[in-house]
Amino acid sequence: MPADAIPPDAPLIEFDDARVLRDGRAALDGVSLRLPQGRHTAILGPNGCGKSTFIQVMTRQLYPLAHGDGRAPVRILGEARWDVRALRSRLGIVTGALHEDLLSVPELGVRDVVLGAFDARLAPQDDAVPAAPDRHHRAAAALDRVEAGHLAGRPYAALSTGEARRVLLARALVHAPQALLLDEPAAGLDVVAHARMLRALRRLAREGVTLVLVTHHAEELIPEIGHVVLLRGGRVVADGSRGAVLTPPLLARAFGGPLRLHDGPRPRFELEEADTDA
Ligand SMILES: Nc1ncnc2c1ncn2[C@@H]1O[C@H](COP(=O)(O)OP(=O)(O)OP(=O)(O)O)[C@@H](O)[C@H]1O
Repeated sequence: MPADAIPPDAPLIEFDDARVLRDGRAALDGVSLRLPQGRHTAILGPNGCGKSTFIQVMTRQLYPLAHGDGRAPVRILGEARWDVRALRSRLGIVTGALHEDLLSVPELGVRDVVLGAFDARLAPQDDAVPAAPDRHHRAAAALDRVEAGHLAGRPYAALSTGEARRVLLARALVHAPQALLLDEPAAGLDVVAHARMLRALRRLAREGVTLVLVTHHAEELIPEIGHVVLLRGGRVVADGSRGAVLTPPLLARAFGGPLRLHDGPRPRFELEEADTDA
């Protein structure tokens, strides 16, 4: 679908009683939510709550069960049916699974990782046909935007975790997508790379790229995220403003333990002492 055909008020993501089975068990179980364009949201919950399943539904790797009455269980930017390529140019995706897929392509260079996004492939489709100069300019600009321009000539597999994560972000941005879908974007990064990634996300959020961040890490709840959906066991526990959702009772329901969020510039969870080994 061309960008100008998407109504500006179409919700970015709509789940209507969506149920997704994995090995016969519900990984998402009657999820209804509506995330508008322009609102930065975190989908937060403990291990196994369905966060990765949510992402895989968004990237069309998993499909929800159809409703008997024909209504769509999932709509993205107002549309129930998407060509995967067209969808990938509207949503920038940063996931560990994509990183693993890129590592599986031998000798893949950073520039090609970014250029591959234009064909919705891991690398540009045909080595014999050089990418259009415009694509090279856009790839270079996307790398610069995340402080990764100097990495363009390196093999992707030789990058540090922090460098590779920034390259993934550049790949996600190269299409000027409506939104970024990020799965634990700062997980596994050292203290400097972690701070740099969060800084990049804050900047992008302020520049108007809608962020949908799937995580269980409190630090990733950057101040620009004003809306939180809490998941547990494939169900929505709470869906509302940051202040209304990140309360000890709702966090306890989602995470199954006495948890408190110390919110602020560097949010962190604290588990009440009775539940720690200390
Ligand atoms: N490949 C799979 N095959 C079968 N069941 C799966 C598979 N992947 C996940 N599940 C199940 O689906 C449910 C949701 O898992 P999912 O990976 O979406 O959760 P998550 O919130 O992303 O967890 P984590 O934080 O540990 O990554 C869990 O019960 C999990 O055991």
